[in-house]
Amino acid sequence: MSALTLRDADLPLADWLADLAVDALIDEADLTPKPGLVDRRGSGAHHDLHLGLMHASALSLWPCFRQMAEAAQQHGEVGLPLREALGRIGREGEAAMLAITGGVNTHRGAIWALGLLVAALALSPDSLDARAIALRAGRIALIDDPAAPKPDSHGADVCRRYGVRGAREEAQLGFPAALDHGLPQLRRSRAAGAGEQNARLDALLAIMAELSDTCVLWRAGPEGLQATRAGARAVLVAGGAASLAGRRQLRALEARLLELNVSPGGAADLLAACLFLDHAGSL
Ligand SMILES: CC(C)(COP(=O)(O)OP(=O)(O)OC[C@H]1O[C@@H](n2cnc3c(N)ncnc32)[C@H](O[C@H]2O[C@H](COP(=O)(O)OP(=O)(O)OP(=O)(O)O)[C@@H](O)[C@H]2O)[C@@H]1O)[C@@H](O)C(=O)NCCC(=O)NCCS
Ligand SMILES: Nc1ncnc2[nH]cnc12
Repeated sequence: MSALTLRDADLPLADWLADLAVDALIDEADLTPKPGLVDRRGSGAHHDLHLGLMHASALSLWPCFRQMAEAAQQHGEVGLPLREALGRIGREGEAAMLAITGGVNTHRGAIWALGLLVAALALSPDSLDARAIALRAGRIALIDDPAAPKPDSHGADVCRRYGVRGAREEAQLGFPAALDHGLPQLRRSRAAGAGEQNARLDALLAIMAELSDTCVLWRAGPEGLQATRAGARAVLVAGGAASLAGRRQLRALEARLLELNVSPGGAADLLAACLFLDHAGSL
C-alpha cells in the first residue's frame, strides 16, 4: 500500500507532503548522537544553533514546502515555469527561516533538497519509487533560474577553490549520496536489527563517508573533509552505531570533528532527504 493511499482523505496532497518534509527535518535534528551537529545533547560544532532553533526553523518551512508542492501540481511538468516558481518560493522560504532564527542559516541546503523532492513527488504522486523521484528532482535542478542572484555563498566559494561538487550538482545528479549510500545503509542496518535510531545514524555516516560536504570544506578545508570521511567509514567498518566497537569509533570521530570545528551540515540535509523518501515510499 502506498503512503498516498494511507493519507487522511481530507488532507490535501500539498499539506501532506509539507508534513512529511517537516517531519524529516525534525527527525534529523532529534537524531542523537550526531558528530559535530546539533542534536538532543547539544550544539555540536555550532555556537549559534541549538535544538529548539532547529525545530523552529523546520516548522517555519511548512508553508514553503506546501507552496512548492502546489506549484508542481499547478504547472504539472518539469520546465522553466516550475523552476522559476520554486526559486521564488525557495528564496521566500530562506527569508522566513532567517527571520525565525535571527539570521542564522539552519536549513538552506534542506530547503533546496527537500523542496526539489517535494515538487518531484507532487508532479507524479502515484509513483513512489525513491530513485525515480530523485531523478525527476534532478531534472528540475538542471534548469537555470534566470531570477537567481549570482551565487555568493560558502558553497560556491569552496566549489571554485577545491573543484568539488556542491549542493547544486548533488541535486542535479539525482542525489547520489542519498540514493546510493544513505538509503541503502538505512535499510541494511534496519535489516540487521540495528534499531531505528542506529540505522539512521549509520545512514548519516554512509553519506558523510562519500559527500563533498561544502560546510566541512568551508570550515576545515580538505584535511577536515578527509577526517570526516575516514572517521565515518571507520564507524561503519567497525560494525556501525549499534555495535560497541562502532560506538568507540563514533566517539573518536566526534572528538576529531569538534577539534577541527567541523559540522557536516550538508550530510545532515541529505539524511533528511533519505528520511523523506523512505517515509513517502514505505507507508
Ligand atoms: C543551490 C543552493 C543549494 C545554493 O547552493 P550553494 O552551494 O551556492 O550555497 P550554500 O549557501 O553554501 O548552501 C548550500 C547548502 O547545502 C548543504 N550542502 C553542503 N554541501 C552539500 C553537498 N555536497 N550536497 C548537498 N548539500 C550540501 C549545506 O546546508 C547545510 O549547511 C548549512 C549551514 O552552512 P553554512 O551557512 O556554510 O554554515 P556555517 O558553517 O555554520 O557557517 P559559519 O558559521 O562558518 O559562517 C545549513 O543551512 C544546512 O542546511 C550548504 O550550506 C540553493 O540554496 C539555492 O540556489 N537557493 C536559491 C533559491 C532556490 O532556487 N531554491 C529552490 C528551492 S527548490
Ligand atoms: N542537525 C544539524 N546541525 C547543524 N547543522 C545542520 N544543518 C542541518 N541539520 C543540522
